[in-house]
Amino acid sequence: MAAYVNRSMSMMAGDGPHNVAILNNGPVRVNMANVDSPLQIFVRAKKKINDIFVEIDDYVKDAVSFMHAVSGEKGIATPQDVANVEAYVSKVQAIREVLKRDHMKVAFFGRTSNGKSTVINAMLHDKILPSGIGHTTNCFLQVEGSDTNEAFLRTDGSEEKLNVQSVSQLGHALCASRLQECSLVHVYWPRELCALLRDDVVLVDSPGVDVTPNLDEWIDQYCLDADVFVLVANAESTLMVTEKNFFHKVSTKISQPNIFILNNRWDASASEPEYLDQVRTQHANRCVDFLSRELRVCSPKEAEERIFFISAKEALLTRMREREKPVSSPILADGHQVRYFEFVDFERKFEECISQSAVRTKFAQHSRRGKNIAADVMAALEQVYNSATDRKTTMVEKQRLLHEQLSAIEEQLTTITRQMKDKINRMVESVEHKVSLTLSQEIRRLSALVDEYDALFRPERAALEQYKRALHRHVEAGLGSRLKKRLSSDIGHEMDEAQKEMAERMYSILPSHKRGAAAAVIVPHQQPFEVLYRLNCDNLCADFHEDLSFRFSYGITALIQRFQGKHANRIALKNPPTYAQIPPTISNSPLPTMEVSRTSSAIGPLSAEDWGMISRFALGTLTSQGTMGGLLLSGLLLKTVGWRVVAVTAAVYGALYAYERLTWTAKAQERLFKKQYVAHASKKLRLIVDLTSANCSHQVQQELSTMFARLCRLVDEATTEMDGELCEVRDNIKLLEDASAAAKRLRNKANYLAHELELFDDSFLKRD
Ligand SMILES: Nc1nc2c(ncn2[C@@H]2O[C@H](COP(=O)(O)OP(=O)(O)OP(=O)(O)O)[C@@H](O)[C@H]2O)c(=O)[nH]1
Repeated sequence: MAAYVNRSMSMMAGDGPHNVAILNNGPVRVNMANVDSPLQIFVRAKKKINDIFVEIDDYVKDAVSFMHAVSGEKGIATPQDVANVEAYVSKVQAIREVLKRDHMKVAFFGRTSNGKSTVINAMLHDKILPSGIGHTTNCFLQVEGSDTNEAFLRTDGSEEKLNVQSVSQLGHALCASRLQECSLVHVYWPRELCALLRDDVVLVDSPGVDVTPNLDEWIDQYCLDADVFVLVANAESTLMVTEKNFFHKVSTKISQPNIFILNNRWDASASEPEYLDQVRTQHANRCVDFLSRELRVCSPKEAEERIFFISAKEALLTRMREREKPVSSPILADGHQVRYFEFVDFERKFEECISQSAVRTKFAQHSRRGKNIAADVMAALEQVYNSATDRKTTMVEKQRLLHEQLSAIEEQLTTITRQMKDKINRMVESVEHKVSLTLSQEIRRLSALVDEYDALFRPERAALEQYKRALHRHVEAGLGSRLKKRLSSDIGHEMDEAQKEMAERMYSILPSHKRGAAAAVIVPHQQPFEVLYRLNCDNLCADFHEDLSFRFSYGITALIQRFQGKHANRIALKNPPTYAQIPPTISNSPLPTMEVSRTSSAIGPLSAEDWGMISRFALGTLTSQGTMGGLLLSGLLLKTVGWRVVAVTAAVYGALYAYERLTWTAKAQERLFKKQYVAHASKKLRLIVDLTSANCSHQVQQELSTMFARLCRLVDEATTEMDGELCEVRDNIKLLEDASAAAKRLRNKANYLAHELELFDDSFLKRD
């Protein structure tokens, strides 16, 4: 008892902000300005968790966008991963919808006429719900804040707005238009007119628990989500079994319900002051016993804090006066202020309790679900992050290998190119030497080749020209076939070997998967290598003019020439060689003209001009002084050896002449012709030895260089392809880096959200 009195007295003294507000007597908005209301805990918690869920919503949507971005062709996230994360969008949306509707709900129960509606009206500072003697409230009436700040009604399941005055008919048991007792009417009241409504408190009035047998149905329909139950008892009597039964049922369906007991109509005690304390103690003990021992919903000490002795009628009257509203019975009984302050004390305790309870029961599960969603999405992102990181590691390794391969190819290509260049140069020199040697040897056996030619020889000019042309073809064909036979297989073999080595060396530097393709591109030679050259005897021997006139072997000119030992120069006397007459044997000769000129001028120790001079001098000497000299010589011989010897010698000389003259047949002329031809052709062929060998070596060089160029092109194609691959790998790495960075960022945001929810728990759920 002393505790209750002290509590009331301290309230009277204006202890606490709530009191101050009421004593200041502001007409309507006194409580509205009370920012320290315990209800603000719920309001702040709701705002906070709502803000967190806005962030969670954005986060999940960002995660879905990200998952879409890294799925599909990129293949970092699977379609299943995307679907898993996507499912959270609707889940978060659903939680946000529930959050919007989350409120603090208090349900008032008690026997008929105990004053439930009057208590609610007093709490709302206005006479909103119907009240009166007898059975008044016929159905459940839920008072909640109106979002549009207008007052109206709505029956459950209907969208129609009804006039708020009609609550007197719909909810009144005595009206013909009343609803069924299990029906629910929503009464929307402007939030700005009441702090409770503004702070999301919903108050539910009920018919008396003594007028219906359907208590279970009531509980199932309207009580399961209630944060606080208020049992409005009649202080003029005592707690009844019907009331107790109802709360027994409640406590079986709801774990640890928050129950307040208001001993209403305490104003009646003013008329019997002598038993006031005893009655109060009796009621209080019974209530404490009921809550702590019977229902076991709280300890006896806690129960003491939840039992109040009030007069709802007086509280409503006081508040109506404050708002300058007309009241029916303006006279208040003694001690009304104490009872009023106890009512205010009840409101304070109720607000604390409902706020904490609603925060715990409603937001704890949201917070838990928020953490689960953040953790699940984070796990999905972690998976994507790991996948991106693993793939990046693989790609970086691939990039390293490609780099190494490219560098190795470049290095080896440089080495091989140098070696192949040396090899080609060596081969070119070798071929040049071989061709030169072989051609020289073949020139030496040219007379045999010419001798093999056995066409009919006739000294007439026309026949002789025809014979000469045919002999050209014979020499061309014979020399050509022999050179081909001797050179082609030999050089061809060397070429094949060189090309094979070249190909093998180049294949070895190609990546293994490119070798097959390279092998298909470079087909080995089907035909053996052939030295290509064209021997044109028509050009080569264009300046050949045979000399088939009869010459006695022992004639003076012949003897002089024999003495000089320069028989071969007889033709040269008539046709000294000129540089211009050296025909090109291969049209695309790589040798410069000067080279040829230099080669062709090196005929012998004396020049052609020198030889002409000497010959002319000798003949001149013999012909101009012949008569005189012959006479002198004849006289000298006759005197020295005698006329017999001279006669015999002359006879022999004449016989020799006659013999040679007689044997000067077509055959002899053919022999002479061939001899002159061989001498001329040999000399001309010798002039083109260097040119021909240079051409052949050039052919070899071209063949090998072309082959090498093709191989280089293959390597180049392979490296270009590898460069492209490298670029692709680099792009991939960049993409994977971006993906893993984004996954990491989102993953960190999940941590941030989980941390925010932890802070929320610390601030609102773990409060004592
Ligand atoms: N003297 C006195 N009368 C009260 C008090 N509270 C309510 N009454 C009156 O009791 C009667 C019934 O009040 P209601 O608020 O309608 O009671 P109720 O519990 O809602 O009744 P039902 O709606 O029928 O269940 C009304 O005439 C009120 O004026 C109070 O504290 N003191």
